[in-house]
Amino acid sequence: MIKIGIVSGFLGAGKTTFIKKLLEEKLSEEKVVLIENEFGQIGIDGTLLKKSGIEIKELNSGCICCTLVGDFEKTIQEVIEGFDPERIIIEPSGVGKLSEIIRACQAAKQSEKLHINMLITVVDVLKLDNYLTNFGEFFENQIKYAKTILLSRTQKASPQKLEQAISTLRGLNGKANIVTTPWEDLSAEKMLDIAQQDGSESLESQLKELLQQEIHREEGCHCGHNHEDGHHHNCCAHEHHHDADEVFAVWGTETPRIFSVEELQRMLGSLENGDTYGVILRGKGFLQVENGAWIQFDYVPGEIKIMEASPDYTGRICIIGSQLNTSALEKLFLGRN
Ligand SMILES: Nc1nc2c(ncn2[C@@H]2O[C@H](COP(=O)(O)OP(=O)(O)OP(=O)(O)O)[C@@H](O)[C@H]2O)c(=O)[nH]1
Repeated sequence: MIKIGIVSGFLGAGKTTFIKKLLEEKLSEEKVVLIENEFGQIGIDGTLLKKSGIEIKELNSGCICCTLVGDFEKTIQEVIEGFDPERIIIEPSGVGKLSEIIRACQAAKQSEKLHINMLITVVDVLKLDNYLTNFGEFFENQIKYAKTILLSRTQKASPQKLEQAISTLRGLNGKANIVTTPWEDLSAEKMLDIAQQDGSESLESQLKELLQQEIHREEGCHCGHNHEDGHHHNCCAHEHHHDADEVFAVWGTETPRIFSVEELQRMLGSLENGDTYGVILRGKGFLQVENGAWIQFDYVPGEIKIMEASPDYTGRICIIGSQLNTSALEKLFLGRN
């Protein structure tokens, strides 16, 4: 059996950071393949994780739970046939629905060789309420289907905020382990111990348990179908619900432009201005700065990180949000109208 670990979580929650920790501290001894799915067309996370030396399959420019579902199933099959790994780790895009990804794993050929032994959702404790209110359709699904909820940014949260978040999460998922300890205090081994489930169950029976029980609790399901065949969501989710690309958009560019770090700070700082740019949820990229140096940047609302990086083939920027004003973004970063 090949172990499957799905690490989901909303945009910028900390999925890549967590996977890096697992790969660096613990999984380097195993034969692991990572399937990376980014909503943006410019893959950034793959570049960050390539340094770990493991096999990475990138699926970009869409979501493996909706637009790229066929590609995803094919990739799983190729990975099984081509690499015969001990473990596959899947990082869905931040706007993927966890239930749909589980379903797609089952739909892959040779799925009888797979068992999902980790269903993790990384939740940014500071943005939980905001994202549930504004993007609940995607985010709730990730929380409900998780077996382990890994809180990020707990260092920055007050005890009250943390307690409030746990009670909100418990309301949505009564069973999952909720990990509240800051990650730097936990070894990857410990985190795996917490997250890994017994592998004796087949994927099919795992799915039955997960999907069947939850299905009719989800509001808005009036399809009247018998869901015992495990094919509930394809009939209902797309009837009443949205695909990610109906709600979220990406603006991305490749650019040789040389930025100054101060200028970039100012540009990223201005992304909070929703009236001008739309609701910006995530920004990332690699850019050349003065003196031949390169930086990598990470933007999540309220947090800008600019770090030194190694030179790349060209500069890349990726911005994800809702109701994006792409011409304003182009003007901001490239000085064009
Ligand atoms: N302070 C703090 N920062 C964190 C934590 N987790 C993640 N970050 C930062 O949040 C930013 C986004 O982290 P990623 O790991 O790239 O998030 P992701 O979930 O992979 O994001 P997407 O690629 O948008 O899906 C990075 O700058 C991280 O350093 C945390 O627990 N504490």
